[in-house]
Amino acid sequence: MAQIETRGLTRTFGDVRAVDGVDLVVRPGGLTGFVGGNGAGKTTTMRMVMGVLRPDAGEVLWGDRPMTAADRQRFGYMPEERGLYPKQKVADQLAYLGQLSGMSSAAAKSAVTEHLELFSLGDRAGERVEALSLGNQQRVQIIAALMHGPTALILDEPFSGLDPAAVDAMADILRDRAASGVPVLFSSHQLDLVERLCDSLIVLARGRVVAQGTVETLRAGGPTRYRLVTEGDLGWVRDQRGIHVHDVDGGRALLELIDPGAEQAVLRAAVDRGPVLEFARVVPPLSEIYREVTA
Ligand SMILES: Nc1ncnc2c1ncn2[C@@H]1O[C@H](COP(=O)(O)OP(=O)(O)OP(=O)(O)O)[C@@H](O)[C@H]1O
Repeated sequence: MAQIETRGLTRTFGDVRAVDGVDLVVRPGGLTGFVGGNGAGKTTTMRMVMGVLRPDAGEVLWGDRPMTAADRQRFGYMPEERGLYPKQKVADQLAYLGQLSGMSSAAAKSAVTEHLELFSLGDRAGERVEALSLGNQQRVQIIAALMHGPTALILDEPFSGLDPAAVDAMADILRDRAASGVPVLFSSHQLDLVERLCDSLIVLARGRVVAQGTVETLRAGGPTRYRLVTEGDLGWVRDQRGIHVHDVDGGRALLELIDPGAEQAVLRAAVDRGPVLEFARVVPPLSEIYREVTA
């Protein structure tokens, strides 16, 4: 399966440069999270990838060539504006959408049955969309993006409005699709979820990519911290070289490394003074890395 790539993607609305020279890569075989504050340009970028919106400059590639309408027709897209017909029955609507994506009537019907079961909506097939809760309408929307066996998935906030069980079920399905070699890009404001699910991450701020890579790579660029817990008071760590003391409270301290290796000297000094109860590397949460790169 190919990768999705954008080069110099740019789009302006009036005075607002919504997307400003975005270069990104969504690799097959993994989940890529797309994060950024309100108005950062995520939806506009996804719309340009899907060809719904024309870029002012830049290009979108599928593998090593420009992406075509035929490529996009085989993608699964969940737009920000959820476009279901409220009065139509769930299964009828999905079957119709499946046919719009190129499936035969019979294939669409059987995919609808299979996916409604997968999303625990098997008993709602004959109901009108408007009779479903918002979370269940969201599941129907997701099924519409997944049911035709897409070659790539572009999902705008697929997890919003889902309860924790539905989030887990949805995450399993997306991981499954990614593992089969499909590139998956999804936007989300739920950083804890992105941290838990994603292989890679693209962070957008004011229309620009401010960080991109695996969660581990982004973390490696962040501060290196250690937690030290001792029986005795840790007031003395403030005098140690090569570290910055973030926080110290009695026998507990959070230290940030300035000079590589300085933590070993701190540990030795601590052992010399009495029992060390804990000495551990502290990995900063994604939310902190996010705050740093978007500041
Ligand atoms: N059709 C449009 N007309 C005018 N301005 C637009 C249009 N679409 C987007 N914008 C502007 O472009 C900028 C980026 O918006 P976009 O919806 O892409 O951000 P986003 O990252 O998806 O935000 P959110 O997380 O709030 O959904 C915003 O300033 C927005 O107001």
